Amino acid sequence: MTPAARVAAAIEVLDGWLAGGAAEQLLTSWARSHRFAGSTDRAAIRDLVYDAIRCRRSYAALGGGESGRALMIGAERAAGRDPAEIFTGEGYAPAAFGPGDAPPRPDLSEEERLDCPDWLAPQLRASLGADFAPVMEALRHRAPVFLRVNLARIDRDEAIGTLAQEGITARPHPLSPSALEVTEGARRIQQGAAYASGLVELQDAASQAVVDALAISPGDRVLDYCAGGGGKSLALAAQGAEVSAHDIDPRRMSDLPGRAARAGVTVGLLPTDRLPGGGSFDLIFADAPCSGSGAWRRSPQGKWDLTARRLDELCAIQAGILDEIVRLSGPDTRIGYATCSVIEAENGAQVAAFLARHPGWQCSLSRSFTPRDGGDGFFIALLTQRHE
Ligand SMILES: C[S@@+](CC[C@H](N)C(=O)[O-])C[C@H]1O[C@@H](n2cnc3c(N)ncnc32)[C@H](O)[C@@H]1O
Repeated sequence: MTPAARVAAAIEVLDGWLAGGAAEQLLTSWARSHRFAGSTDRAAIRDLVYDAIRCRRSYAALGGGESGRALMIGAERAAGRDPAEIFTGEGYAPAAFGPGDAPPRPDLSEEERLDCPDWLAPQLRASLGADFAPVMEALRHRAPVFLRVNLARIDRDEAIGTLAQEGITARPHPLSPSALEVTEGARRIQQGAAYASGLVELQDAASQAVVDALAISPGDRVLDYCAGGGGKSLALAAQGAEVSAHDIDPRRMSDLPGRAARAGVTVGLLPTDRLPGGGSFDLIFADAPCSGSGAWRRSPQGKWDLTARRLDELCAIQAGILDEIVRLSGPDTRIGYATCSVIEAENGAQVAAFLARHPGWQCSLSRSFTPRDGGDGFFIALLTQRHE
């Protein structure tokens, strides 16, 4: 496919997305109905679509509206190109650029330039301070691909060598001793032997750093209270923890036994009605549901779906989870609270409110990561009990 034909395909998918469709499903059905498109074309169209979702606001402002066509005109202008070069109407290119298309608009607001929703900008500015613009800028771009080396099975240098034999180039990342950043061959990972045999897992580097911050000692009994797909359960188990995974929606954990078997670790699944109280755990970890604002590079739809009301709901859910966990704690249980958010209301403010409700507890560590550190935005706090 020509670059212009790929843009035409992206316009079609984006129109479906703007009409309320899910980007992933739209890309799959586009590929099914255009069998001539090879894997390189499909990957290129996918990149165009996801770039436009991440940069929806700036592209719409530059392209003059909220349609697939306007977004892709905006994308061309954002890249410093004249849209008339792609919008020619020749062959499979989009219809020729003409008077119906908006002229360039140079006067974008900072929020438009940074693809930041207006309603959230004051909170993000207050949360990020001087990092507001660089973090929002980082969230407009594709995330790097990171792997977690399964240190229970292989060391990091050996893993780099094994991946190299599969045509995958990776280098250590400073956020975690288990983290590798993939610099070439990322699309080969899931077909490769190192991944299939559980020597490496796909996991963001800051997500790995969050697990490191929990300072696991081998044999620690850990309840991963919001286990979801189990990315952090697996990382905890690889560090020698005895992990029990729980989620309010157990279907989310359905792949976890298979992933654990592949990694050569054991993770028990614990349904809500069998959660034991009375100090059965050394650590209860809550990777709480959140706005996902730290991961908007990977899941850009979340940036446009979030509303003030949903953020309030999420904060209430987070507080409720922390209170549920206290009830399951014994006198020596530690609590780990994490979000993949950069919004203070979900992070430091949530911890401060918890400490006000539970004066017997103290915060012994808290760390915030932003995409400026390389990985996704994350927050982690360790809560321990006062023993006076
Ligand atoms: C951020 S995701 C977890 C991601 C996961 N830890 C990982 O690393 O792959 C949050 C999870 O919390 C679960 N959840 C939401 N409310 C909950 C509650 N009240 N109790 C337990 N889990 C809850 C959701 O179903 C979701 O799977």
